[in-house]
Amino acid sequence: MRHFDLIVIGSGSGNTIVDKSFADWNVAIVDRGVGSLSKYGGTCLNVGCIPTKMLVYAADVAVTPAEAERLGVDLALNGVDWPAVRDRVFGRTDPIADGGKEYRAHGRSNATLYDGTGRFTAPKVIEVDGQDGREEITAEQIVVAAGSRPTLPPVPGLEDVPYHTSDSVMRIDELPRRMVVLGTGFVAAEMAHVFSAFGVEVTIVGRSDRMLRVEDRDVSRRFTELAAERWDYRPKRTLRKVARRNGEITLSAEGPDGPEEIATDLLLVATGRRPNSDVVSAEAGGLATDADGLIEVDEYQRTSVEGVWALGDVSSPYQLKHVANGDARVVRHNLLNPESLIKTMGEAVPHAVFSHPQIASVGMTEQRAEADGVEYVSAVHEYADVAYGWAMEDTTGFAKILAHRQTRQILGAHIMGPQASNLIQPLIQAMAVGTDVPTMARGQYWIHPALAEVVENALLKVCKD
Ligand SMILES: Cc1cc2nc3c(=O)[nH]c(=O)nc-3n(C[C@H](O)[C@H](O)[C@H](O)COP(=O)(O)OP(=O)(O)OC[C@H]3O[C@@H](n4cnc5c(N)ncnc54)[C@H](O)[C@@H]3O)c2cc1C
Ligand SMILES: NC(=O)c1ccc[n+]([C@@H]2O[C@H](COP(=O)([O-])OP(=O)(O)OC[C@H]3O[C@@H](n4cnc5c(N)ncnc54)[C@H](O)[C@@H]3O)[C@@H](O)[C@H]2O)c1
Repeated sequence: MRHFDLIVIGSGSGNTIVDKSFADWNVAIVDRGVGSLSKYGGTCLNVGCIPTKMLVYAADVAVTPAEAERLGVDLALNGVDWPAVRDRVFGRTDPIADGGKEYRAHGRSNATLYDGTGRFTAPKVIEVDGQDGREEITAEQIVVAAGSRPTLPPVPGLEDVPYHTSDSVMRIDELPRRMVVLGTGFVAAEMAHVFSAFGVEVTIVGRSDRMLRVEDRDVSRRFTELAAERWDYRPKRTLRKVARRNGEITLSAEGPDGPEEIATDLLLVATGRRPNSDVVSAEAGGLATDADGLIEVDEYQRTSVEGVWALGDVSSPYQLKHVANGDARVVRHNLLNPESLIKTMGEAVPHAVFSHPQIASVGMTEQRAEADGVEYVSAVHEYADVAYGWAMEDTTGFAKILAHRQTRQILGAHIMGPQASNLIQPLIQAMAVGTDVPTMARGQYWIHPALAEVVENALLKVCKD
């Protein structure tokens, strides 16, 4: 049995750990790849953040002509060359994935690459099932960075139709005429924007009464209203059956008005992701997992087995790349500095949904503050009420800020509208370093008439409340 100083399972954020600092370590990286082409480098690069955002940017451009009319500018969308759009994206990411794999396999990396699936057979023993057969390996230190995968709802017939998930939909050969998106979360909101902007008729089938339920309720409500204007949005549906008939996919659902059938050309299942703790047989490795299948870790990213660490989607409830990268920085430091361990960063974990409009959020939602009995004040300022919002003729965007009633520390911020993912960053910083609302609002100049004035004005309202 080959013995290593360090084994890393997973080439997403796990891959970033092994750099020159480990030059005198004997390292193994085990990875089975992601997506329909089993690419190296993990979800974000191949089937997640990067390809989706490259498509979203093209989609934002494609909807510009329709939105320019309100500015008195006459533009026309003459068409979308899907193969060109798709190939721009993967022409950028595939070489990075392939180059990363080549470097680990044959380059001057100090690591041995195992191309296959790794599973614990006992604590700190891993069996790799690869193209060259099976091999057991062990190590002093093991990092489980195995990520997550799309889940499928238990709907009769689903396995028998050619459905897509985010793992496959971005590489389709041609755009369908119609698409059903099952689910109303992050993937649904982003993909519905992308494909409808490119001319696909999008129907969204959701089981709850609103889209993006995890967001602050004002954001979720307004986004849902806009979704209903733009897409065939069908909330409160229970999916009973899926079948393939005459070259179409038919969904049988139960809704507020009774049973209905929805025919489509492409079905995108976007109903969440589950951690790959089962794929690595975490239990056989003695690793404690929670009810959602997340590998349990402490604030130093240590699992229940000494010398085994976990990071990213396999152990984090956030399922976000900046969180996986943050965890990886902690694990990397702690492997190299066992005498001075550092902790994972705390509470203010932000996210953005790159739909149309964009959404960005950090900290507490209003419904969470109420449920927790927190004494808070909140204020909303509309894009339409700042000068740059007039310039854009924006009528739907807003910034909402929650602060503690006594201390005026920021508890949460929620922005919906153009550039939301950038506008929120100073609020994330304020929360991280503890700047209170009056200091943030009046302790600096705000560039006039930038869009950031929407944040300034929301802060000023919180000061007055
Ligand atoms: C469509 C989509 C869009 C997203 N957009 C964003 C975004 O805009 N911003 C954001 O912050 N996050 C986004 N995310 C989430 C983000 O991609 C993930 O949180 C992040 O990539 C997780 O990184 P990771 O290192 O934990 O896992 P991964 O990157 O998934 O890496 C895990 C690796 O381990 C491998 N593996 C798993 N099990 C085994 C095994 N047993 N043996 C060997 N190898 C194994 C996998 O094949 C994979 O290569 C998006 C996700 C999706 C699906
Ligand atoms: N911009 C980003 O940061 C970004 C973008 C995409 C994905 N992601 C990450 O990937 C994760 C997965 O995204 P997602 O949209 O698949 O999950 P999600 O958790 O955001 O949404 C899942 C949706 O599926 C629905 N659902 C779940 N089970 C169902 C069932 N049995 N029948 C019908 N509907 C069901 C839920 O009600 C919800 O609407 C996200 O949680 C997020 O962390 C992040």
